[in-house]
Amino acid sequence: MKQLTEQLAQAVVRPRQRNTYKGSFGKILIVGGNAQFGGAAIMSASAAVYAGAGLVSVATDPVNRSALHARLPEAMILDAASSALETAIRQATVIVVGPGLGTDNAALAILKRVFAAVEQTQVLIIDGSAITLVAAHHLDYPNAQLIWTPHQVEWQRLSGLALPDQTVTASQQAARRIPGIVVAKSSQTHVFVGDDVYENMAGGPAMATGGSGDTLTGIIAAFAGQFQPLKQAVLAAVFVHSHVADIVAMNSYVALPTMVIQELPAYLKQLSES
Ligand SMILES: NC(=O)C1=CN([C@@H]2O[C@H](COP(=O)(O)OP(=O)(O)OC[C@H]3O[C@@H](n4cnc5c(N)ncnc54)[C@H](O)[C@@H]3O)[C@@H](O)[C@H]2O)[C@@H](O)CC1
Ligand SMILES: Nc1ncnc2c1ncn2[C@@H]1O[C@H](COP(=O)(O)OP(=O)(O)O)[C@@H](O)[C@H]1O
Ligand SMILES: [Mg+2]
Repeated sequence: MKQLTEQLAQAVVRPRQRNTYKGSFGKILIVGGNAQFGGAAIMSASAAVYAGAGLVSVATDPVNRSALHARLPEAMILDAASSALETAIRQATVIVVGPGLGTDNAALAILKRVFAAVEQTQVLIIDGSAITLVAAHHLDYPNAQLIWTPHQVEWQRLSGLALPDQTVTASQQAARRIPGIVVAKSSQTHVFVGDDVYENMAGGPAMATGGSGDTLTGIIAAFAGQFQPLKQAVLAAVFVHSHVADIVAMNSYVALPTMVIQELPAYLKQLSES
């Protein structure tokens, strides 16, 4: 088993080239945020913007429009239930589906449309409600560059492994049956990628607050849009998320997602120049 380290993240997050523009750093689409969980989509989108994504759009329930624009004017918005969803998917390089999506029939319909429209070359991060829906409805895995970000209960639903049975060996075997990269989140997150297992020692209980995982999806999306290869981008994102939370936690009892997001640009600057 390998460890996620700051050196690994340093090798990924490099200074920006001069001859670039917003299209050079990824077009991210976040699909999530129903009427109840709009905050999840806003945190995911905010994390993507603050982690350097070139362009970020959010396909969500229109009830979230004012809140999203007020919190994050950098992001664009569309109605996830409208036909604009397919157009936005076509234009994206990286798609996140699931944060705050919910698990009702409307959410299932949106998820199926995402799975039908996504293309093999695109990166698709499947999180939260989307993982629960895939497991509950036995959906076929879409043909794309997949990244799964289950917490332990979502991993139980997806892998069939009860929490006490989620040993590294058992989870690795289960992850082998699922295409793509599996980020199995917990107080000690493991990333399963091919035959390799990476352990994340960064992070701590200050992160145990709603929205921490939503924030991770945005950082992974931003890194996938900016850095290659995909595997290194995901590993660096997982480390950076937890390490920035550790920095916040030095002076704060809780590492609120919005605090972690706020700290991202300064830490990435430091990382890129070290
Ligand atoms: N502000 C917001 O809008 C937020 C929206 N959220 C969204 O809410 C939806 C449901 O998310 P939930 O995570 O509640 O999922 P679930 O509805 O799958 O709930 C998981 C349940 O398992 C329990 N549990 C036990 N051990 C756990 C562990 N190790 N890790 C996580 N849960 C554990 C939790 O307390 C919870 O009751 C997702 O779409 C998510 O993105 C959450 O991220 C919270 C914040
Ligand atoms: N005690 C802890 N130690 C380290 N990391 C934690 C701890 N509790 C939560 N986390 C991290 O916080 C995130 C929680 O994700 P998740 O449960 O999906 O949150 P949400 O859905 O509310 O956004 C994961 O990245 C997890 O590793
Ligand atoms: Mg979550």
